[in-house]
Amino acid sequence: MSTSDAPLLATQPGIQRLPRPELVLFMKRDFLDAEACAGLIDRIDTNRRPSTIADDMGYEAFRTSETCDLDDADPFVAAINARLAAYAGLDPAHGEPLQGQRYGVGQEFKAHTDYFEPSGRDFATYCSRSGNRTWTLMVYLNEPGAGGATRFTKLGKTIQPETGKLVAWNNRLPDGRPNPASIHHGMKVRAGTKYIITKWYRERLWIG
Ligand SMILES: O=C(O)CCC(=O)C(=O)O
Ligand SMILES: [Fe+2]
Repeated sequence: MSTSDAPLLATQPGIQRLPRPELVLFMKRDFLDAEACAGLIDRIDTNRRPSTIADDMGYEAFRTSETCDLDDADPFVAAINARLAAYAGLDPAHGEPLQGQRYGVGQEFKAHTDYFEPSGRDFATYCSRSGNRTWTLMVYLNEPGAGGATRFTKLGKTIQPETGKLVAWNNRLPDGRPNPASIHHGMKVRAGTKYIITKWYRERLWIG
């Protein structure tokens, strides 16, 4: 199996592909049911801490949400991880730990790419063992009162949070280089709270 492909996504019933040649991106409504979303929200609320970002983006307001690693020793979390990998046809052994994010009013994650810049100063630190990020699988766990959409700024495409909706995209070009068209912005929450989970896959086995 090619480690950079997610060969099953295009075959899943009801999945939608963004009709754009620049980026391979799929969306699936109701990927997780309300009960699974609520269970994840509980765990995020229990374990959250202020987010950090890998590359130094130069200012603190870049990612103002709160993060938590969701522990795969928790059978509930392990089952979500297994579902994500099986649905996409990705090797679960290439996955980073599942992450949860919580954004309160005014919080956001400014425009960024999920891959690490090969020219960035942190590239060796974050990519020497497991390689760069390949696919991102993200699920909205709720609907904030206002704001909190995900905007692919180069494509001019905005995706609205909907409880249980999966968004999955390939951060790489067909030749394996990073795809700059994958840049996206987790926009400011204007009312309520936004919860998501994010699963990133690597080129090689995840060994931390
Ligand atoms: O919150 C969002 O809509 C985007 C989150 C994101 O880009 C990430 O966690 O890498
Ligand atoms: Fe991202």
